[in-house]
Amino acid sequence: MSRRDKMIAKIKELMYKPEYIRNIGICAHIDHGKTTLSDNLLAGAGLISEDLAGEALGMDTKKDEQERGITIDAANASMVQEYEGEQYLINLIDTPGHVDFGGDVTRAMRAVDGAVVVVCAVDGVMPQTETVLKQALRENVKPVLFINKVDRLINELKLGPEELLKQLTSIIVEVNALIKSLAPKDKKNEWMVNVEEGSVAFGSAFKNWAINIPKMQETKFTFKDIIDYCNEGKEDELKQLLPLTEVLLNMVVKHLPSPNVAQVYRVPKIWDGDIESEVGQTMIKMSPDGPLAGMITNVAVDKHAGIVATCRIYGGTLEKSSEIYLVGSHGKARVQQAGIFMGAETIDTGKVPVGNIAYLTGVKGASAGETICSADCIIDEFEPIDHISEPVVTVAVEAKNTKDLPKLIEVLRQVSKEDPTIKVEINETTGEQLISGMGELHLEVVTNRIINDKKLEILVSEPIIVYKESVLGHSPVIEGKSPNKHNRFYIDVQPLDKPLYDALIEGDLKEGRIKTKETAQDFIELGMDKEEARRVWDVYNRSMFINMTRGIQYLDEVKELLLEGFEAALKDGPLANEEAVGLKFILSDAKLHEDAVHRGPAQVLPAIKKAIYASIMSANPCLLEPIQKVFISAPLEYMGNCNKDIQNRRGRIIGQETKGVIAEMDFEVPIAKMFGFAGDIRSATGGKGDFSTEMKGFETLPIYLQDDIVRQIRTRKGLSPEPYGPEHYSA
Ligand SMILES: Nc1nc2c(ncn2[C@@H]2O[C@H](COP(=O)(O)OP(=O)(O)OP(=O)(O)O)[C@@H](O)[C@H]2O)c(=O)[nH]1
Repeated sequence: MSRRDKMIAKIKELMYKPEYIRNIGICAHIDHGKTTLSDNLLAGAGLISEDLAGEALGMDTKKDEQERGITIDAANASMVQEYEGEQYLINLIDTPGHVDFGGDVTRAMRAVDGAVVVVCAVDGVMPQTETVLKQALRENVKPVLFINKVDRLINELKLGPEELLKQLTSIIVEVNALIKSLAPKDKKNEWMVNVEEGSVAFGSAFKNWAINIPKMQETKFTFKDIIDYCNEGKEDELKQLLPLTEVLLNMVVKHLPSPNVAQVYRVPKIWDGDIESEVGQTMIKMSPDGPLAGMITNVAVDKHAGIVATCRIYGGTLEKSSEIYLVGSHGKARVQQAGIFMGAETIDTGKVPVGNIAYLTGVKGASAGETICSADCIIDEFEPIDHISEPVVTVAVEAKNTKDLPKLIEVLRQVSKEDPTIKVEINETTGEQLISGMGELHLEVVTNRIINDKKLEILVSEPIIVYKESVLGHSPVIEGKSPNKHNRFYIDVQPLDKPLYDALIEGDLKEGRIKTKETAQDFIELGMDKEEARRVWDVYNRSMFINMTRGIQYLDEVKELLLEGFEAALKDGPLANEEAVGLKFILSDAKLHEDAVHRGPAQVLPAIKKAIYASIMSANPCLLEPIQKVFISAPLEYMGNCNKDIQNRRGRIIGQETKGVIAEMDFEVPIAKMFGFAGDIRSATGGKGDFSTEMKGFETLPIYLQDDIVRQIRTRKGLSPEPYGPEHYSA
């Protein structure tokens, strides 16, 4: 039996022993070395040749990933590791670090129980380090820390033992400060990383060595010895003495939870169903014989196998040829293959029990975020996966040959399934297909893949910024009349209170129609008036619909219609047909026709929509634009050039710090002004500057620009150039 076959046999055995399983994600800021680390772990496990690790990029399986040298999709692999005489199954996911692909990280975190957070020893904690930690901790995923590129501190920066220790300690302190502020309340202390206990390792993924305190105790190696080995040109020996795979995976096995431990606190957080039910108990007790409960966290399309879904099995067993039910889309499908991932390959094991990360094929309707269960035992859905960022840039695409239009529609449907952070819409007026994504690079990758992988010739427009609509003031009470004039709704609007708005952005408050009274308490804790808090009917697009009427006959019967109308109105605001956000609507009175026939959808929907539009237009409507945080690090003499470039982009200076001869600068810049930034900053710093970006959120567009931008958007969308005033909607 080859080493690989033996490993597959072992994996099949360990799959059934949850205490010997670890599901982990590797995540970091871009370029800090996740993929090099994952590749070396794969090589250590015999999954790719050791010579190719770091070059072959076994986890970066797509051609564009290898060409660009960055990870775009999350990739998976299962491997076996021995720790203290026992063998363990490690299911690993490598995730992208670039801000544009944050959606993959969030989804990967739903599949795992632990995360190896990789931080570059030279750069330290960077913006995406904070974002990925936030994504992990929000999903109740426990972190350990690997400080990578320590070889550079020794070989390039020539640090001695004391300075080395100082630099490493400052990174650990910063990471722990983040864990303390972001971890779930009951885990804050337990989850901070600890050098003494060995939940922090240091090393070089590139040179294939790593060390932590347990390894120091075992080998009697010190940082001084490591520095000496590097200085004496014996770095290659370090990988024999301090093998990266062993140190890293031992840390994972010892400090990250097995699924049977993690599911006890993760399932109640990510699943809304009744924990005491049969399904709930199957998940908590990790029973492979109970009802199937799984969540699809990623979907890819393979030329031969069709849709290949990644699925975390939370209960029961996924079986080949079985019929499963897709809870969100209400579809049924027959599983063709069920097995595990091994980098670029999949191994069909026929069955995958609870606690593992599986792949499955044959599920045509699968999309990331979908709950799956057995067709004869339907379960409650898992919580939707919240994405921290949201689309900020759009491109219009059209098929080069009009005969390809049906194919384009099909391909776009597939693309949005593979990547739920992509939004695909059709502009009803112009017939254009619009793809919105997290940034220019994200859309470039998506459209290139349509051309190269899906073999479809398309024309792609210049990127268009996504704006949002909101209000600055408080409208008077507006009357919305139904077409038959027998139904009238009286509402007003004002900006939603900031603490509530922020909590919705952070995902601390969930959106949706309010079903239980308990939610009111969360609103009250954020400063909302008690009476209003108890009367919230719906939270949608970071806006609230509050019913403050009393004793209106038939109101409950039209409630669903009112909320449908409210949500539809916010999808396309009255100013520029962009989404409306951050609004608080109060319904203060209503008059309804006593006969149900006269208060149906055709009457109620237009009445509420008109009232919403008129109220927005009378409350000083405004546009919000997406803002990016930009961090530039460059030699001091280029600081002036950088500031000038940023100011030309309507940017703001947030902070500047000098570290030796290097200036570290923080800015905030509208995304509308970021096009071409990479090239410009390269020339502004003589090629010596580095930069990274992070999404800040949406902020009010300067008022002097608003009329022009509104006109531009409306004209592009085929609407009249000027928006209608409130009187237009009260006719
Ligand atoms: N000197 C040194 N270079 C390293 C080390 N680890 C990674 N690198 C280099 O750093 C660069 C980025 O490494 P990757 O592994 O692609 O980084 P990543 O975090 O996966 O990047 P994305 O996938 O694009 O987010 C590559 O040029 C690596 O060769 C290390 O330990 N030491």
